[in-house]
Amino acid sequence: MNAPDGRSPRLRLSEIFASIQGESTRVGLPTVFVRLTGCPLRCVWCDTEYAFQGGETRSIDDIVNAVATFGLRHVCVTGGEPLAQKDCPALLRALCDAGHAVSLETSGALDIGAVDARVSRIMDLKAPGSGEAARNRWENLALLRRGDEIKIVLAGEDDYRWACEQIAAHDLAARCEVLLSPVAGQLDPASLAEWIVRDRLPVRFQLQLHKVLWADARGK
Ligand SMILES: C[S@@+](CC[C@H](N)C(=O)[O-])C[C@H]1O[C@@H](n2cnc3c(N)ncnc32)[C@H](O)[C@@H]1O
Ligand SMILES: Nc1nc2[nH]cc(C(=O)O)c2c(=O)[nH]1
Ligand code: SF4
Ligand SMILES: [Mg+2]
Repeated sequence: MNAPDGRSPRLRLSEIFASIQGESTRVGLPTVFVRLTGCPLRCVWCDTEYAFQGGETRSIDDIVNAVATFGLRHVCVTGGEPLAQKDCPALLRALCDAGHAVSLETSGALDIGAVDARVSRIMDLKAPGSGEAARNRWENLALLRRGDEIKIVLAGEDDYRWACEQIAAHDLAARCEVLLSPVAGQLDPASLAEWIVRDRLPVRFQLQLHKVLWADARGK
């Protein structure tokens, strides 16, 4: 497959593996993960720093063929920050064309507008405790559709209060599903669950299921 300028699109790939989807409303579904290399953000609690560099350069056809060998319908493109690579939208389109149900994990710092409408965009809003809240691209909110999801990962009670403010100020729950997740090992999940019920917050509580199953193992 060639880009309009005749270039063969290539991406820097960190890893491809099959696992159980541990995040988003697709949690529990057997899924192929395509993890792209590189990220312009540095969330202080990032659990995937190994994907900031390294990996190998692969064509879109190579990646689609590698995904096909797993024989699974669901594919999740993540990173690193996948949208930091200019050929990511072409990869997402190719995976949809190959018949996959595709989701994208993205930081919310980059424009989500070029992503194929068949893709479910799981978009973080970075809370202050991440150290990267200034990077939130608020214009993205207007682009969200019903099948997309907003995720806010919380390091503590201050982040929870910030999330409540954003949900109210931007009417987030009316736009799409909103997921609140604790930073693993940092915010007690039971506390977050209690706050959500106490405040009747119109969100979905989420824990990273893969960490319950496999702790911090790589490629899981
Ligand atoms: C590793 S990121 C890759 C995609 C993209 N860069 C982003 O931040 O959404 C995938 C998801 O893992 C979440 N995440 C990373 N480290 C985490 C941690 N320590 N605890 C909970 N969630 C975490 C991120 O907030 C994001 O929703
Ligand atoms: N099992 C599993 N599910 C995931 N969902 C999103 C992930 C990510 O790193 O973006 C992830 C991951 O790394 N592993
Ligand atoms: S944007 Fe995503 S990959 Fe980048 S540092 Fe933050 S959590 Fe990690
Ligand atoms: Mg992960």
